Formats: sequence, C-alpha cells, structure tokens
Amino acid sequence: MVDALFTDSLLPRQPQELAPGVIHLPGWLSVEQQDFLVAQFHRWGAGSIPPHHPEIYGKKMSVKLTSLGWHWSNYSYSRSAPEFGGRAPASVPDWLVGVGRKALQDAYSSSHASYWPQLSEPELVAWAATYSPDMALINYYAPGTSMGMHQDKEERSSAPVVSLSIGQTALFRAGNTETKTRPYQDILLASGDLLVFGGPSRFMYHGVPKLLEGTTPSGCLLPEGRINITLRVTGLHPSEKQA
Ligand SMILES: O=C(O)CCC(=O)C(=O)O
Ligand SMILES: [Fe+2]
Repeated sequence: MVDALFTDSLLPRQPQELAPGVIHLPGWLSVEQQDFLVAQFHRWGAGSIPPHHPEIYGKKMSVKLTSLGWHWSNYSYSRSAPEFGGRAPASVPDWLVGVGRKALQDAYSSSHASYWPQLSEPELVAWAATYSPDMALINYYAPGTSMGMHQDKEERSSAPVVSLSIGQTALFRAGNTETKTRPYQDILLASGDLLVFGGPSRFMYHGVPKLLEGTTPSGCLLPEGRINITLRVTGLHPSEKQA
C-alpha cells in the first residue's frame, strides 16, 4: 500500500545521468508518439517475423521479440530467420533512425550529460546526425514477465543503444560493465521514457526484474504489458552472418 503510494507518477521524475553515458529522460515521447508506436508495433508484428519467445540455449525467454534490420537469435544476428521460413525482417525505417538521432541529441545535451560525450552543442548535433541504427529489437513484456541481467554485446560497434518504453512501468536495473551483480541502480521506466546508454556504459549489464502492476497510463493503446524498442548499430556488413 505504502509502496504503491510512492512509486512512479507520484514521485517527481527528472532527467537523470545514472552513470557516465547513461541518461534517462522521463516522458520523452508524447502520448501521440506513443500511440503511433503501439500501432506500429502491431504492424511490425504482422510482418515477416511475428513476435516470438526467443530460445537461449534451448530455454524460451518470457519476453516476446520481433526485430527490424537483423534477426536476433541465441546471441547472434542474421539477415534472415531460419525459424520463420528464412524470411528477412523489414529494415529500420528512416523515421525511426531520426528518432534515434533526436534521442542522442536530447539525452547527451550538456544540460543532462556531464561526463560523456563532452561535446559542444554544435558538435553534439553533428555527431547525433551520424547515428545510423541498422537494427531495432522490439520486445513485448506480458504482465509478469522479466528479462535477466545481460550485456548488449552482439554488436560490433560501440554506438549508443537508444531505448523507448511504452505501457506498464518497468523496474529497470542498470548495472556495471564487469559483473551481473552489484553495484547497480534500479530505476522506473514508465510509458514514454527514453533511456540511452553509450560511451563508458555501452556494455553495462542491465535487465528488467519486473513490471509494476496498475501502471498503464489511462488511454494508453496498449491495454496491458510493455513494449520496449531498442535501436542499435550492429557494425555488421549486410552480407555477414554471426556464427
Ligand atoms: O526492456 C528493456 O528496458 C531492456 C531491453 C533489453 O535490455 C534488450 O532488449 O536487450
Ligand atoms: Fe539489453
């Protein structure tokens, strides 16, 4: 009861630099943008690779996944999905690349980021404009699901990861780059929040221990659960396939 009183919307949510390179901007997406992304989520899900529970070493993840640009399976990227008739995912649309660029520009502006990337505003704008994510992971967390601590390290690029959240609030655990264990910081990622992690924290361990019940904003087009979209630069050539 008391816990519920002090979670999420009742606490002031401010932009926060959790660690060098890790910036959380609460409420970055407007309600209209969130609505658009929910509709888009359904369109992507109806495409060549339906949301599915990926298997990791034979064990199914609780989260459902689809992707753009590259298919992800068992810690590796491929251009097509053998599990889905060899079909290839749709590519990352230009508008979503644009969202990624704006995300870097906003998150890493000197008003939020004091440690990294330490660029002047014009340098930041120019750098953000070169961000070209060639893959997006689109996760759906049904109520009660979670994601264990892991590093996003299948990419051969150290470009930042841009993460967007829609629907139920998630407890997100931002760890360190060495171990899955402490020190870590727990934050709440609510509908519309932006999180970026790059630079010295690009390969930090992170996970989602749980979703919070009763936190779907009223009017949200996603009736339950949570969508998380991460944009990544794979650094892979389109003709490559990871073993
Ligand atoms: O759902 C999240 O906030 C994080 C998702 C994530 O870590 C991943 O897809 O690799
Ligand atoms: Fe991740």
